[in-house]
Amino acid sequence: MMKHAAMEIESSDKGSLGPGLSPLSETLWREKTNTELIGDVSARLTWKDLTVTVTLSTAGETQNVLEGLTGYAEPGTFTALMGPSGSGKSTLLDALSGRLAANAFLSGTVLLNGRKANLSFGTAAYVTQDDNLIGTLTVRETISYSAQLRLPDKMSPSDKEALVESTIVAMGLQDCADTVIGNWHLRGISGGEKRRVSIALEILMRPRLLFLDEPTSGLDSASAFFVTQTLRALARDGRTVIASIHQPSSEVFELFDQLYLLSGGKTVYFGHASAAYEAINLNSAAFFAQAGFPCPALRNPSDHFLRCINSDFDKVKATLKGSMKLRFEASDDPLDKITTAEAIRTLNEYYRTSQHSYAAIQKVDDISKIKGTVLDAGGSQASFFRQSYTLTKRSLINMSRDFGYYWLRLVIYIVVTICIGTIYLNIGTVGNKTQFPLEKTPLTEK
Ligand SMILES: Nc1ncnc2c1ncn2[C@@H]1O[C@H](COP(=O)(O)OP(=O)(O)OP(=O)(O)O)[C@@H](O)[C@H]1O
Repeated sequence: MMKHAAMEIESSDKGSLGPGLSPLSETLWREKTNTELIGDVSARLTWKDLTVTVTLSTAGETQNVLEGLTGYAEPGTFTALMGPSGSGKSTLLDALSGRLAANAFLSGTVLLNGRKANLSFGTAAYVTQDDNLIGTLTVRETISYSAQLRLPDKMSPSDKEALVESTIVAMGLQDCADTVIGNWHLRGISGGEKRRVSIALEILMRPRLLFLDEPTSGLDSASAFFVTQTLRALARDGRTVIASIHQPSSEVFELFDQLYLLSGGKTVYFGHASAAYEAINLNSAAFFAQAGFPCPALRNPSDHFLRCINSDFDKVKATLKGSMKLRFEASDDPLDKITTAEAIRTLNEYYRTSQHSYAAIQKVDDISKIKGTVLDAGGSQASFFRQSYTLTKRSLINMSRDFGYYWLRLVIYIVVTICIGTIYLNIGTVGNKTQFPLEKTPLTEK
């Protein structure tokens, strides 16, 4: 079984359906598409002049959350969306993955493999910030039940098992595969491992495009590095990976291929992550240095970018100035001479006319011309009976293992039953016994 799993990892990129598909994934897609050869299934995503407007009240007040964004994500690359809180990272992910709220309206063009596509389950996977996992199940059981619920009935049990094992290996979860996830009374796997289980559940269906909202939030630096490294490995396997990341360490930042930097819903920078702070060849210069905000030698690049574009720093400075807690000393830092709002305006303007912006527009036009296959798994492929059986089994196992859910409830029900049952204990069979208190009332005595 493990041999089969390892084979899948090793043989990726050699599948006959196109680059990045292993024999097992191929079986999965062939079941769905029922075609002999469906060509290149890599996901090339482009967005042009993307604007998202939200309606704020019933009076029809509107606000632009994103304004005129243009960019692309290619197979084999890991694109990081960065920006201060409220800059529009999650909204951009939602807009690209077709999950915008009902009060949000999108204008502009989003193309997948050169076509307007409804990005549904299977084509693209979306990993949210929260890990919705069942605490009493082990990692292997969690992934296995998910496989039973979603994979086609026609797929043999050994193939399903191999797919589960290969997913465990791909996410580096072998060491904790038989450990429970954990809950309030059950010590389980770590936060980083939980995040990797959530990603494992999404890559089970072998999506070609993976969106992740803050996959490293709440993790310590080592766990964040491990999760990001795993995402990079998934990208290197031919997938297109786009993730919003809040405040990466310098080690994590080095793992990004492309960086999309947002502030107030506008693009501050889009291009090679390293080109933002260093010259990547003799003909180029670091973007931030050219724009007048060079990254100091000992500063983490991502901290520097966020320092430049987070307008909350203006409020902090004003508050500290007002309370006389800040002594301003002479410094060479250009950010001390202007407000962050001015720095953001300068960077927005500089990016708009930079070679990075022109290169991105050119690349979007080039990529949009490549017409690839859009794979659409269209939801679970398991039959109704298979799903019912799996859900019932999973629920029974969860109840029997969950002390709070099952055993504590059972004890409470028994206690309540005894309490209600003993109200009538030894009451006898004489009817007037129940009228005893009435006999003692003054009215009755008269
Ligand atoms: N559907 C909506 N209705 C009203 N306002 C919205 C909606 N979606 C987003 N916004 C607003 O748009 C702005 C950007 O939100 P978004 O969640 O995309 O930011 P973010 O960069 O992901 O922030 P964080 O890092 O804190 O998650 C916020 O001010 C938010 O309140």
